[in-house]
Amino acid sequence: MAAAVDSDLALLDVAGMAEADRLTIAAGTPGAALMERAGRAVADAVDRRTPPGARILVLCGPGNNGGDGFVAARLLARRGRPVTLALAGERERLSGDAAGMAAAWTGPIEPIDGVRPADYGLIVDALFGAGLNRPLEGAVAELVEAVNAAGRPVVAVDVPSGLSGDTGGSEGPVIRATETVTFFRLKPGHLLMPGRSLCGLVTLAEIGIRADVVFTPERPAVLFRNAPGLWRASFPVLAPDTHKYRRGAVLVVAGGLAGVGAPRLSARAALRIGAGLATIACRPEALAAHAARGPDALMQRAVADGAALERLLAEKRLSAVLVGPALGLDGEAREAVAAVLRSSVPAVLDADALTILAGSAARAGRQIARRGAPCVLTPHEGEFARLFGDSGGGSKLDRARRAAAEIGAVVVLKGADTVIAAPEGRAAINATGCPALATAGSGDVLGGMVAGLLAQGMPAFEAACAAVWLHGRAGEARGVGLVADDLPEAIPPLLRELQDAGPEDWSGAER
Ligand SMILES: NC(=O)C1=CN([C@@H]2O[C@H](COP(=O)(O)OP(=O)(O)OC[C@H]3O[C@@H](n4cnc5c(N)ncnc54)[C@H](O)[C@@H]3O)[C@@H](O)[C@H]2O)[C@H](O)CC1
Ligand SMILES: [K+]
Repeated sequence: MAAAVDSDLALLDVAGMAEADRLTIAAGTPGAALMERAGRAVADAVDRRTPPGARILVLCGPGNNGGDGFVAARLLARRGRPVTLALAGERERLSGDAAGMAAAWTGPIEPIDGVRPADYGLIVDALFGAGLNRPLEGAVAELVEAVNAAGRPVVAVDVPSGLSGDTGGSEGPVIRATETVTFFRLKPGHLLMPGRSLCGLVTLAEIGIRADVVFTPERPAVLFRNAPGLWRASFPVLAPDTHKYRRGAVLVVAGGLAGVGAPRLSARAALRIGAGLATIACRPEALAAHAARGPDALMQRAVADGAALERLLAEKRLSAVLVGPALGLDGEAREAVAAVLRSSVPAVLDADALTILAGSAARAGRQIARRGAPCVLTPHEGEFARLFGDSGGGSKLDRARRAAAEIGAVVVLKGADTVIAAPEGRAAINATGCPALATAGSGDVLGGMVAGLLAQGMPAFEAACAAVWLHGRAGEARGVGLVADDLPEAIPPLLRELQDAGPEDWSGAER
């Protein structure tokens, strides 16, 4: 599927947002008009959540984030709301559109020293946004702490002050918002942790930024929020005349007796997401244990040595292979990973396979480049660090994208904010799921889901995004107390929900 030029799922980082501003203004929209609409969106959000008569405190910073705050304060006051505006910095230091908006504010401007957030019913945080360039300190840091301690609803403008819109992290005090009103497109910091938690409800407002000018065939969107609209077009749909082989055959390369459950979880997940066949290739001594777990649709084959595995991998009908869950780390396990990397079957490398490759990402990248078939790696942070080190640091998004480019494969860097990164640069941040997914076997299920979608012909990046999104939704469906064994069975209802959703429901299905 060609990368979308634009999509309402696109994300823009701070620099991309500034460029969007600049391009829109250059195309003829005054910056003041953008600020007026931004401030209006903030005022509307405040109106929606503030009881009549409640006093509103608007905290404005020294830049355009503050400018948005001045607009919101003016509109709220005009709507009869009791508004107090406090400014961090001197009014004379304001410049550009923010100075214009401050001039249009006819009420008093309080200094931030001495303002008491607890005296108000709701606080608007218009201190800092995209221009944050160092940790908050001094009076403004104390003010942020006082706002958080007041326990009042907070509506943050663009991003909670103190939070990086690019990384979702903060190095100093940071506002905990009830709602964050942002503009045109989400930023990575709205979805990456802890930013997603600190933003509260994120409301996206159109303010007149020109998507047609910002995204072009030469400069398509590359960062996305993960949702069905991103991969719907290539999601497998059952053809009337299908048969089990057409639905794809998955091979799960397993280990010995020490790990029978994990590969079975993966294989069941592959079947539940639609693969027609799932076979477990295990060591001879584990065959009886696998057979004893049946009868179910899983097949098992004893793989006594590398040659036997090579033969399985060479079978024409095989359409995807998963190697890693409870594989083990001994010589035979290493040989199994090498055999998979030598094969030209779409592959998922997870768990022990990633540990086996630790420290040799470059060599693995060369082997992957020779495969001529898609490859997806599904590390958690520990496996990622062993394989890629800190991969140049920066945000989770930066690290995953660099790793994907380095190894030439799709990298799924798992967590509460899983990032899916493709080698050519596209990346998506996932926001489905729940803490209950942090349970033994959960990753084995995800690996099987990715393999199951690869087996049905989905391109690697879209397959990984779809599997991650569905895995999260399956976790939400099962909720607290779930065990990994519950997850494969939670997939079919989600598939039916996706199939029943019309195309229009898919564009921005927000999760
Ligand atoms: N297209 C859009 O998204 C629009 C965004 N708007 C708003 O503009 C801000 C970005 O404004 P900017 O002036 O670039 O920066 P800030 O207002 O976030 O910061 C002001 C200023 O503060 C200084 N600064 C940075 N960090 C610190 C710190 N830790 N302590 C003290 N001072 C600091 C720095 O000099 C900054 O320049 C965006 O968030 C939106 O709210 C437009 O209004 C509408 C279009
Ligand atoms: K803010």
